[in-house]
Amino acid sequence: MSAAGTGTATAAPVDAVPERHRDVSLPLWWYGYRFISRRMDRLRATAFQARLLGSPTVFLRGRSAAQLFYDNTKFTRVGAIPGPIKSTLFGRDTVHGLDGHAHHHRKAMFLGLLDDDAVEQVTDIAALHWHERLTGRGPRRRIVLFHEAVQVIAAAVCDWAGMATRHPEFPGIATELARIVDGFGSAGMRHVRARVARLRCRRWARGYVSAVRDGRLHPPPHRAVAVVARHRDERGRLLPLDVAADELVNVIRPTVAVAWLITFAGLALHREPGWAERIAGGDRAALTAFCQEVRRYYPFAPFLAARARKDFQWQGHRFTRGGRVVLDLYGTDHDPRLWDRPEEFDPGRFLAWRFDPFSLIPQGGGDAASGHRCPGEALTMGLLEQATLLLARGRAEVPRQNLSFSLSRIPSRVTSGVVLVPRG
Ligand code: HEM
Repeated sequence: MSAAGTGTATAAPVDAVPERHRDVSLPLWWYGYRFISRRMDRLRATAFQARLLGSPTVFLRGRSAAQLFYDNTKFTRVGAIPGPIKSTLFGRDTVHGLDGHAHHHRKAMFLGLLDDDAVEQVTDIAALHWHERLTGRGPRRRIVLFHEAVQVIAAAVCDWAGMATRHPEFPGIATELARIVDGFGSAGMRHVRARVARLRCRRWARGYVSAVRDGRLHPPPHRAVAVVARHRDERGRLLPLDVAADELVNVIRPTVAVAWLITFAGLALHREPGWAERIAGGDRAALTAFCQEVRRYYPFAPFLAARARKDFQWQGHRFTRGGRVVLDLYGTDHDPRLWDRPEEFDPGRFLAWRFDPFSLIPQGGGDAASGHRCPGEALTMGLLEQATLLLARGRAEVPRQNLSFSLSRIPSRVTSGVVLVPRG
Protein backbone atom coordinates (compact mmCIF):
# COMPACT_ATOMS: atom_id res chain seq x y z
CA MET A 1 0.00 0.00 0.00
CA SER A 2 1.42 3.38 -0.95
CA ALA A 3 1.74 6.61 0.97
CA ALA A 4 -1.28 8.01 -0.84
CA GLY A 5 -3.32 5.21 0.63
CA THR A 6 -2.51 6.45 4.10
CA GLY A 7 -4.01 9.84 3.45
CA THR A 8 -1.21 12.12 2.23
CA ALA A 9 -2.74 15.21 0.61
CA THR A 10 -1.69 15.13 -3.03
CA ALA A 11 -4.85 16.62 -4.49
CA ALA A 12 -5.34 19.98 -6.11
CA PRO A 13 -7.82 22.00 -4.04
CA VAL A 14 -11.36 21.90 -5.41
CA ASP A 15 -11.29 25.65 -5.96
CA ALA A 16 -8.31 25.26 -8.31
CA VAL A 17 -10.32 23.00 -10.64
CA PRO A 18 -11.94 25.17 -13.29
CA GLU A 19 -14.50 22.55 -14.34
CA ARG A 20 -16.37 22.47 -11.06
CA HIS A 21 -19.52 23.98 -12.53
CA ARG A 22 -19.79 21.44 -15.35
CA ASP A 23 -22.55 18.84 -15.09
CA VAL A 24 -20.93 15.43 -15.59
CA SER A 25 -24.13 13.35 -15.45
CA LEU A 26 -24.09 12.62 -19.16
CA PRO A 27 -20.37 11.72 -19.49
CA LEU A 28 -20.60 9.65 -16.30
CA TRP A 29 -23.51 7.72 -17.73
CA TRP A 30 -21.78 7.45 -21.12
CA TYR A 31 -18.25 6.47 -20.01
CA GLY A 32 -19.34 4.46 -16.95
CA TYR A 33 -16.91 2.81 -14.54
CA ARG A 34 -13.75 4.62 -15.66
CA PHE A 35 -15.08 8.15 -15.86
CA ILE A 36 -14.25 9.29 -12.31
CA SER A 37 -10.77 7.74 -12.29
CA ARG A 38 -9.86 9.22 -15.65
CA ARG A 39 -10.81 12.70 -14.53
CA MET A 40 -8.92 12.24 -11.24
CA ASP A 41 -5.84 11.12 -13.16
CA ARG A 42 -6.11 14.09 -15.51
CA LEU A 43 -6.45 16.53 -12.59
CA ARG A 44 -3.88 14.59 -10.53
CA ALA A 45 -6.36 14.83 -7.63
CA THR A 46 -7.86 12.52 -4.99
CA ALA A 47 -11.11 14.48 -5.29
CA PHE A 48 -12.81 16.87 -7.69
CA GLN A 49 -15.97 18.88 -7.72
CA ALA A 50 -18.53 18.98 -10.52
CA ARG A 51 -22.30 18.95 -10.89
CA LEU A 52 -24.26 15.70 -10.86
CA LEU A 53 -27.92 15.87 -11.89
CA GLY A 54 -27.61 19.62 -11.44
CA SER A 55 -26.27 19.55 -7.82
CA PRO A 56 -22.71 20.35 -6.74
CA THR A 57 -20.99 17.06 -5.98
CA VAL A 58 -17.54 16.12 -4.68
CA PHE A 59 -16.19 12.93 -6.26
CA LEU A 60 -13.77 10.85 -4.18
CA ARG A 61 -11.48 7.89 -4.81
CA GLY A 62 -8.92 5.93 -2.81
CA ARG A 63 -8.34 4.57 0.66
CA SER A 64 -8.30 7.79 2.67
CA ALA A 65 -11.34 9.01 0.71
CA ALA A 66 -13.20 5.79 1.57
CA GLN A 67 -12.27 6.27 5.22
CA LEU A 68 -13.69 9.78 5.08
CA PHE A 69 -16.87 8.65 3.28
CA TYR A 70 -17.62 6.12 6.03
CA ASP A 71 -17.26 8.68 8.84
CA ASN A 72 -20.85 8.81 10.15
CA THR A 73 -20.19 12.13 11.87
CA LYS A 74 -19.50 13.77 8.50
CA PHE A 75 -21.92 12.12 6.06
CA THR A 76 -25.47 10.83 5.95
CA ARG A 77 -27.22 8.64 3.39
CA VAL A 78 -30.57 10.38 3.88
CA GLY A 79 -31.63 11.87 0.53
CA ALA A 80 -28.34 10.87 -1.13
CA ILE A 81 -29.41 8.27 -3.69
CA PRO A 82 -31.25 9.71 -6.72
CA GLY A 83 -34.97 8.80 -6.55
CA PRO A 84 -35.25 6.60 -9.68
CA ILE A 85 -32.27 4.44 -8.62
CA LYS A 86 -33.44 4.22 -5.04
CA SER A 87 -37.03 3.23 -5.78
CA THR A 88 -35.98 0.68 -8.42
CA LEU A 89 -33.04 -0.98 -6.71
CA PHE A 90 -33.75 -0.66 -2.98
CA GLY A 91 -37.34 0.58 -2.43
CA ARG A 92 -38.35 3.55 -0.27
CA ASP A 93 -37.64 3.84 3.49
CA THR A 94 -35.39 0.80 3.37
CA VAL A 95 -32.08 0.23 5.18
CA HIS A 96 -29.91 1.85 2.47
CA GLY A 97 -31.30 5.35 3.08
CA LEU A 98 -31.68 5.24 6.88
CA ASP A 99 -29.46 7.00 9.37
CA GLY A 100 -28.44 6.88 13.05
CA HIS A 101 -30.44 4.71 15.44
CA ALA A 102 -33.09 3.77 12.83
CA HIS A 103 -30.32 2.46 10.54
CA HIS A 104 -28.53 0.65 13.32
CA HIS A 105 -31.74 -1.08 14.40
CA ARG A 106 -32.76 -2.13 10.86
CA LYS A 107 -29.21 -3.20 10.00
CA ALA A 108 -29.14 -5.49 13.02
CA MET A 109 -32.04 -7.42 11.47
CA PHE A 110 -30.00 -8.05 8.29
CA LEU A 111 -26.85 -8.95 10.19
CA GLY A 112 -28.79 -11.32 12.43
CA LEU A 113 -30.22 -13.07 9.38
CA LEU A 114 -26.97 -13.27 7.41
CA ASP A 115 -24.77 -15.05 9.94
CA ASP A 116 -22.35 -17.96 9.34
CA ASP A 117 -25.18 -20.52 9.66
CA ALA A 118 -27.06 -18.72 6.88
CA VAL A 119 -24.02 -18.89 4.61
CA GLU A 120 -23.74 -22.63 5.23
CA GLN A 121 -27.46 -23.24 4.74
CA VAL A 122 -27.80 -21.20 1.52
CA THR A 123 -24.69 -22.77 -0.02
CA ASP A 124 -25.89 -26.29 0.95
CA ILE A 125 -29.22 -25.63 -0.76
CA ALA A 126 -27.44 -24.06 -3.77
CA ALA A 127 -25.35 -27.26 -4.12
CA LEU A 128 -28.56 -29.26 -4.61
CA HIS A 129 -29.92 -26.78 -7.17
CA TRP A 130 -26.61 -26.74 -9.11
CA HIS A 131 -26.65 -30.53 -9.19
CA GLU A 132 -30.26 -30.64 -10.33
CA ARG A 133 -29.77 -28.09 -13.11
CA LEU A 134 -26.45 -29.38 -14.38
CA THR A 135 -27.27 -33.09 -14.41
CA GLY A 136 -30.94 -32.89 -15.36
CA ARG A 137 -30.29 -32.11 -19.04
CA GLY A 138 -28.17 -34.95 -20.36
CA PRO A 139 -24.62 -34.71 -21.67
CA ARG A 140 -23.33 -32.09 -24.11
CA ARG A 141 -26.24 -29.66 -23.87
CA ARG A 142 -25.10 -26.03 -23.95
CA ILE A 143 -25.80 -23.90 -20.94
CA VAL A 144 -25.58 -20.15 -20.47
CA LEU A 145 -23.81 -19.75 -17.13
CA PHE A 146 -25.43 -16.41 -16.30
CA HIS A 147 -28.99 -17.75 -16.72
CA GLU A 148 -28.23 -20.92 -14.76
CA ALA A 149 -26.64 -18.95 -11.94
CA VAL A 150 -29.64 -16.58 -11.69
CA GLN A 151 -32.03 -19.55 -11.35
CA VAL A 152 -29.83 -21.52 -8.94
CA ILE A 153 -29.06 -18.61 -6.63
CA ALA A 154 -32.64 -17.31 -6.63
CA ALA A 155 -33.99 -20.77 -5.81
CA ALA A 156 -31.39 -21.32 -3.07
CA VAL A 157 -31.92 -18.03 -1.27
CA CYS A 158 -35.72 -18.23 -1.58
CA ASP A 159 -35.82 -21.83 -0.28
CA TRP A 160 -33.69 -20.69 2.65
CA ALA A 161 -35.87 -17.62 3.24
CA GLY A 162 -39.03 -19.75 3.41
CA MET A 163 -40.52 -18.89 0.01
CA ALA A 164 -41.94 -21.51 -2.35
CA THR A 165 -39.66 -22.19 -5.29
CA ARG A 166 -41.27 -25.29 -6.80
CA HIS A 167 -44.15 -23.20 -8.14
CA PRO A 168 -44.25 -23.07 -11.99
CA GLU A 169 -44.11 -19.26 -11.77
CA PHE A 170 -40.85 -19.21 -9.80
CA PRO A 171 -38.39 -19.10 -12.75
CA GLY A 172 -40.25 -15.94 -13.86
CA ILE A 173 -39.74 -14.37 -10.42
CA ALA A 174 -36.02 -15.22 -10.55
CA THR A 175 -35.79 -13.50 -13.94
CA GLU A 176 -37.60 -10.41 -12.57
CA LEU A 177 -35.17 -10.24 -9.63
CA ALA A 178 -32.26 -10.26 -12.09
CA ARG A 179 -33.99 -7.54 -14.16
CA ILE A 180 -34.06 -5.24 -11.11
CA VAL A 181 -30.27 -5.59 -10.85
CA ASP A 182 -29.70 -5.30 -14.59
CA GLY A 183 -31.56 -2.02 -14.94
CA PHE A 184 -30.34 0.13 -12.06
CA GLY A 185 -27.68 2.03 -14.00
CA SER A 186 -29.62 2.53 -17.21
CA ALA A 187 -31.80 5.42 -18.33
CA GLY A 188 -33.57 3.58 -21.16
CA MET A 189 -35.68 0.45 -21.63
CA ARG A 190 -33.52 -1.55 -19.23
CA HIS A 191 -34.52 0.87 -16.48
CA VAL A 192 -38.22 0.67 -17.40
CA ARG A 193 -38.03 -3.14 -17.28
CA ALA A 194 -36.33 -2.90 -13.88
CA ARG A 195 -39.08 -0.65 -12.51
CA VAL A 196 -41.79 -3.04 -13.68
CA ALA A 197 -39.82 -5.94 -12.19
CA ARG A 198 -39.51 -4.11 -8.85
CA LEU A 199 -43.33 -3.67 -8.73
CA ARG A 200 -43.89 -7.36 -9.47
CA CYS A 201 -41.32 -8.52 -6.94
CA ARG A 202 -42.73 -6.20 -4.30
CA ARG A 203 -46.22 -7.64 -4.90
CA TRP A 204 -44.84 -11.18 -4.67
CA ALA A 205 -42.99 -10.44 -1.41
CA ARG A 206 -46.00 -8.54 0.00
CA GLY A 207 -48.02 -11.75 -0.37
CA TYR A 208 -45.58 -13.54 1.98
CA VAL A 209 -45.43 -10.73 4.53
CA SER A 210 -49.26 -10.52 4.66
CA ALA A 211 -49.62 -14.30 4.93
CA VAL A 212 -47.21 -14.44 7.88
CA ARG A 213 -48.88 -11.50 9.60
CA ASP A 214 -52.42 -12.88 9.03
CA GLY A 215 -51.43 -16.33 10.29
CA ARG A 216 -52.00 -18.05 6.92
CA LEU A 217 -48.31 -19.00 6.71
CA HIS A 218 -46.37 -20.48 9.63
CA PRO A 219 -42.66 -20.46 8.76
CA PRO A 220 -40.14 -21.32 11.50
CA PRO A 221 -39.39 -18.05 13.36
CA HIS A 222 -35.76 -17.83 12.15
CA ARG A 223 -36.70 -17.88 8.44
CA ALA A 224 -36.19 -14.57 6.61
CA VAL A 225 -39.91 -14.29 5.67
CA ALA A 226 -40.84 -14.56 9.35
CA VAL A 227 -38.05 -12.29 10.62
CA VAL A 228 -38.80 -9.50 8.15
CA ALA A 229 -42.61 -9.77 8.42
CA ARG A 230 -42.47 -9.58 12.22
CA HIS A 231 -39.64 -7.06 12.48
CA ARG A 232 -40.50 -3.99 14.55
CA ASP A 233 -38.80 -0.65 14.02
CA GLU A 234 -36.87 1.21 16.73
CA ARG A 235 -40.18 2.50 18.11
CA GLY A 236 -41.73 -0.95 18.31
CA ARG A 237 -43.97 -0.65 15.21
CA LEU A 238 -44.33 -3.30 12.49
CA LEU A 239 -42.85 -2.06 9.20
CA PRO A 240 -45.41 -0.78 6.68
CA LEU A 241 -46.37 -3.63 4.33
CA ASP A 242 -44.53 -2.22 1.29
CA VAL A 243 -41.38 -1.47 3.29
CA ALA A 244 -41.33 -5.00 4.75
CA ALA A 245 -41.85 -6.43 1.23
CA ASP A 246 -38.98 -4.29 -0.13
CA GLU A 247 -36.67 -5.34 2.73
CA LEU A 248 -37.47 -8.99 1.99
CA VAL A 249 -36.56 -8.32 -1.65
CA ASN A 250 -33.41 -6.61 -0.32
CA VAL A 251 -32.28 -9.99 1.02
CA ILE A 252 -33.19 -11.93 -2.14
CA ARG A 253 -32.32 -9.50 -4.97
CA PRO A 254 -28.69 -8.79 -3.98
CA THR A 255 -28.09 -12.51 -3.53
CA VAL A 256 -29.25 -13.04 -7.12
CA ALA A 257 -26.67 -10.37 -8.07
CA VAL A 258 -23.96 -12.90 -7.16
CA ALA A 259 -24.85 -14.49 -10.55
CA TRP A 260 -22.99 -11.55 -12.19
CA LEU A 261 -19.83 -12.41 -10.25
CA ILE A 262 -20.20 -16.13 -10.94
CA THR A 263 -20.37 -15.35 -14.66
CA PHE A 264 -17.21 -13.22 -14.42
CA ALA A 265 -15.57 -16.09 -12.51
CA GLY A 266 -16.49 -18.44 -15.39
CA LEU A 267 -14.78 -16.06 -17.80
CA ALA A 268 -11.72 -15.68 -15.55
CA LEU A 269 -11.31 -19.48 -15.19
CA HIS A 270 -11.37 -19.80 -18.98
CA ARG A 271 -8.68 -17.12 -19.31
CA GLU A 272 -6.53 -18.42 -16.43
CA PRO A 273 -6.14 -22.21 -16.93
CA GLY A 274 -3.26 -22.33 -14.42
CA TRP A 275 -5.46 -20.97 -11.64
CA ALA A 276 -8.35 -23.21 -12.74
CA GLU A 277 -6.08 -26.24 -12.32
CA ARG A 278 -4.89 -25.16 -8.87
CA ILE A 279 -8.47 -24.60 -7.74
CA ALA A 280 -9.69 -27.89 -9.21
CA GLY A 281 -6.83 -29.62 -7.37
CA GLY A 282 -8.25 -28.47 -4.03
CA ASP A 283 -6.02 -25.47 -3.25
CA ARG A 284 -8.32 -23.61 -0.83
CA ALA A 285 -6.17 -20.50 -0.53
CA ALA A 286 -6.05 -20.20 -4.34
CA LEU A 287 -9.86 -20.45 -4.50
CA THR A 288 -10.37 -17.63 -1.99
CA ALA A 289 -7.71 -15.45 -3.62
CA PHE A 290 -9.23 -16.02 -7.05
CA CYS A 291 -12.72 -15.03 -5.86
CA GLN A 292 -11.42 -11.91 -4.09
CA GLU A 293 -9.71 -10.92 -7.34
CA VAL A 294 -12.97 -11.50 -9.24
CA ARG A 295 -14.67 -9.08 -6.82
CA ARG A 296 -11.85 -6.52 -7.18
CA TYR A 297 -11.14 -6.71 -10.89
CA TYR A 298 -14.51 -7.08 -12.59
CA PRO A 299 -16.94 -4.14 -12.73
CA PHE A 300 -20.16 -4.36 -10.76
CA ALA A 301 -21.28 -1.74 -8.15
CA PRO A 302 -19.73 1.46 -9.58
CA PHE A 303 -20.00 4.15 -6.89
CA LEU A 304 -21.98 5.28 -3.84
CA ALA A 305 -23.51 8.60 -2.80
CA ALA A 306 -23.88 10.41 0.54
CA ARG A 307 -24.53 13.97 1.75
CA ALA A 308 -22.34 16.09 4.03
CA ARG A 309 -23.83 16.69 7.51
CA LYS A 310 -21.87 19.88 8.04
CA ASP A 311 -19.38 22.28 6.46
CA PHE A 312 -15.79 21.06 6.72
CA GLN A 313 -12.45 20.89 4.90
CA TRP A 314 -10.56 17.73 4.02
CA GLN A 315 -7.19 17.67 2.30
CA GLY A 316 -7.85 21.12 0.87
CA HIS A 317 -11.33 20.24 -0.37
CA ARG A 318 -14.38 22.05 0.85
CA PHE A 319 -17.55 20.14 1.78
CA THR A 320 -20.76 22.06 2.40
CA ARG A 321 -23.66 20.88 4.53
CA GLY A 322 -26.22 19.00 2.41
CA GLY A 323 -23.79 18.75 -0.55
CA ARG A 324 -23.54 15.40 -2.33
CA VAL A 325 -20.40 13.27 -2.36
CA VAL A 326 -19.75 10.25 -4.55
CA LEU A 327 -17.25 7.53 -3.64
CA ASP A 328 -15.80 5.68 -6.63
CA LEU A 329 -15.84 1.97 -5.65
CA TYR A 330 -14.54 0.65 -8.97
CA GLY A 331 -11.87 3.37 -9.09
CA THR A 332 -10.70 2.55 -5.55
CA ASP A 333 -10.52 -1.16 -6.40
CA HIS A 334 -8.34 -0.18 -9.39
CA ASP A 335 -6.38 2.60 -7.70
CA PRO A 336 -2.67 2.22 -8.63
CA ARG A 337 -1.71 3.67 -5.23
CA LEU A 338 -3.38 0.67 -3.57
CA TRP A 339 -2.94 -2.12 -6.11
CA ASP A 340 0.18 -3.08 -8.05
CA ARG A 341 -0.70 -3.35 -11.79
CA PRO A 342 -4.42 -2.85 -11.03
CA GLU A 343 -5.55 -3.57 -14.59
CA GLU A 344 -4.11 -7.10 -14.48
CA PHE A 345 -6.20 -9.99 -13.18
CA ASP A 346 -3.82 -11.47 -10.61
CA PRO A 347 -5.31 -13.58 -7.78
CA GLY A 348 -1.79 -13.94 -6.38
CA ARG A 349 -2.09 -10.47 -4.85
CA PHE A 350 -4.64 -11.90 -2.39
CA LEU A 351 -2.59 -14.90 -1.24
CA ALA A 352 -0.83 -12.82 1.41
CA TRP A 353 -3.45 -10.06 1.70
CA ARG A 354 -4.43 -8.78 5.13
CA PHE A 355 -8.02 -7.56 5.43
CA ASP A 356 -8.35 -3.80 5.26
CA PRO A 357 -11.83 -2.22 5.47
CA PHE A 358 -11.09 0.65 3.07
CA SER A 359 -9.04 -0.73 0.18
CA LEU A 360 -11.04 -3.64 -1.26
CA ILE A 361 -14.51 -2.11 -1.43
CA PRO A 362 -16.67 -3.77 -4.15
CA GLN A 363 -19.43 -4.11 -1.52
CA GLY A 364 -18.71 -0.88 0.34
CA GLY A 365 -16.19 -0.15 3.08
CA GLY A 366 -15.89 0.39 6.82
CA ASP A 367 -17.79 -1.76 9.30
CA ALA A 368 -21.05 -3.53 8.42
CA ALA A 369 -22.52 -3.18 11.92
CA SER A 370 -21.90 0.52 12.47
CA GLY A 371 -22.11 1.74 8.86
CA HIS A 372 -23.68 0.91 5.51
CA ARG A 373 -21.15 -1.71 4.38
CA CYS A 374 -22.90 -4.66 2.72
CA PRO A 375 -24.02 -7.32 5.23
CA GLY A 376 -23.91 -9.99 2.49
CA GLU A 377 -20.17 -10.28 1.83
CA ALA A 378 -19.72 -13.64 3.53
CA LEU A 379 -22.70 -15.04 1.63
CA THR A 380 -21.36 -13.57 -1.61
CA MET A 381 -17.97 -15.20 -1.07
CA GLY A 382 -19.60 -18.51 -0.03
CA LEU A 383 -21.72 -18.72 -3.21
CA LEU A 384 -18.92 -17.45 -5.45
CA GLU A 385 -16.36 -19.92 -4.11
CA GLN A 386 -18.82 -22.78 -4.40
CA ALA A 387 -19.65 -22.02 -8.05
CA THR A 388 -16.00 -21.33 -8.95
CA LEU A 389 -14.91 -24.71 -7.55
CA LEU A 390 -17.74 -26.44 -9.40
CA LEU A 391 -16.76 -24.73 -12.66
CA ALA A 392 -13.04 -25.42 -12.22
CA ARG A 393 -13.70 -29.11 -11.55
CA GLY A 394 -16.34 -29.42 -14.30
CA ARG A 395 -13.86 -28.24 -16.98
CA ALA A 396 -16.66 -27.57 -19.45
CA GLU A 397 -15.83 -26.61 -23.01
CA VAL A 398 -16.10 -22.93 -23.88
CA PRO A 399 -17.19 -22.66 -27.53
CA ARG A 400 -16.52 -19.53 -29.63
CA GLN A 401 -18.68 -16.69 -28.38
CA ASN A 402 -18.58 -13.00 -27.49
CA LEU A 403 -16.84 -12.93 -24.09
CA SER A 404 -16.43 -9.16 -24.01
CA PHE A 405 -17.88 -6.93 -21.30
CA SER A 406 -18.32 -3.20 -21.48
CA LEU A 407 -17.02 -0.70 -18.93
CA SER A 408 -19.64 1.78 -20.05
CA ARG A 409 -22.61 -0.48 -19.30
CA ILE A 410 -23.72 -0.32 -15.65
CA PRO A 411 -23.96 -2.98 -14.38
CA SER A 412 -21.50 -4.60 -16.73
CA ARG A 413 -22.06 -8.17 -17.84
CA VAL A 414 -20.31 -10.71 -20.09
CA THR A 415 -22.08 -10.31 -23.46
CA SER A 416 -22.62 -14.02 -24.15
CA GLY A 417 -23.43 -14.82 -20.51
CA VAL A 418 -20.58 -17.43 -20.84
CA VAL A 419 -21.85 -20.36 -22.87
CA LEU A 420 -20.53 -23.71 -21.63
CA VAL A 421 -20.79 -27.24 -22.97
CA PRO A 422 -20.45 -29.59 -19.98
CA ARG A 423 -18.22 -32.61 -20.72
CA GLY A 424 -20.31 -35.80 -20.85
C1 HEM B 1 -22.77 -9.31 -6.01
C2 HEM B 1 -22.79 -9.28 -4.71
C3 HEM B 1 -23.03 -8.00 -3.97
C4 HEM B 1 -22.54 -6.76 -4.23
C5 HEM B 1 -21.60 -6.32 -5.34
C6 HEM B 1 -23.07 -5.88 -3.19
C7 HEM B 1 -22.76 -4.54 -3.09
C8 HEM B 1 -23.26 -3.72 -2.11
C9 HEM B 1 -22.92 -2.33 -1.98
C10 HEM B 1 -21.94 -1.55 -2.85
C11 HEM B 1 -23.63 -1.85 -0.94
C12 HEM B 1 -23.66 -0.40 -0.44
C13 HEM B 1 -22.72 -0.20 0.74
C14 HEM B 1 -22.86 1.20 1.28
O1 HEM B 1 -23.88 1.86 1.05
O2 HEM B 1 -21.92 1.67 1.94
C15 HEM B 1 -24.44 -2.92 -0.42
C16 HEM B 1 -25.31 -2.79 0.62
C17 HEM B 1 -26.20 -3.77 1.00
N1 HEM B 1 -26.18 -5.09 0.58
FE1 HEM B 1 -24.93 -5.88 -0.77
N2 HEM B 1 -23.85 -6.61 -2.35
C18 HEM B 1 -23.86 -7.90 -2.78
C19 HEM B 1 -24.48 -8.97 -2.18
C20 HEM B 1 -25.36 -8.86 -1.14
C21 HEM B 1 -26.04 -9.95 -0.51
C22 HEM B 1 -25.79 -11.43 -0.84
C23 HEM B 1 -26.91 -9.42 0.41
C24 HEM B 1 -27.88 -10.08 1.33
C25 HEM B 1 -28.31 -11.29 1.27
C26 HEM B 1 -26.76 -7.99 0.37
C27 HEM B 1 -27.48 -7.09 1.11
C28 HEM B 1 -27.20 -5.75 1.20
C29 HEM B 1 -27.94 -4.83 2.06
C30 HEM B 1 -29.15 -5.15 2.92
C31 HEM B 1 -27.28 -3.59 1.94
C32 HEM B 1 -27.65 -2.29 2.64
C33 HEM B 1 -26.72 -2.08 3.85
C34 HEM B 1 -26.91 -0.74 4.56
O3 HEM B 1 -27.38 0.21 3.92
O4 HEM B 1 -26.59 -0.67 5.74
N3 HEM B 1 -25.80 -7.69 -0.56
N4 HEM B 1 -24.18 -4.06 -1.13
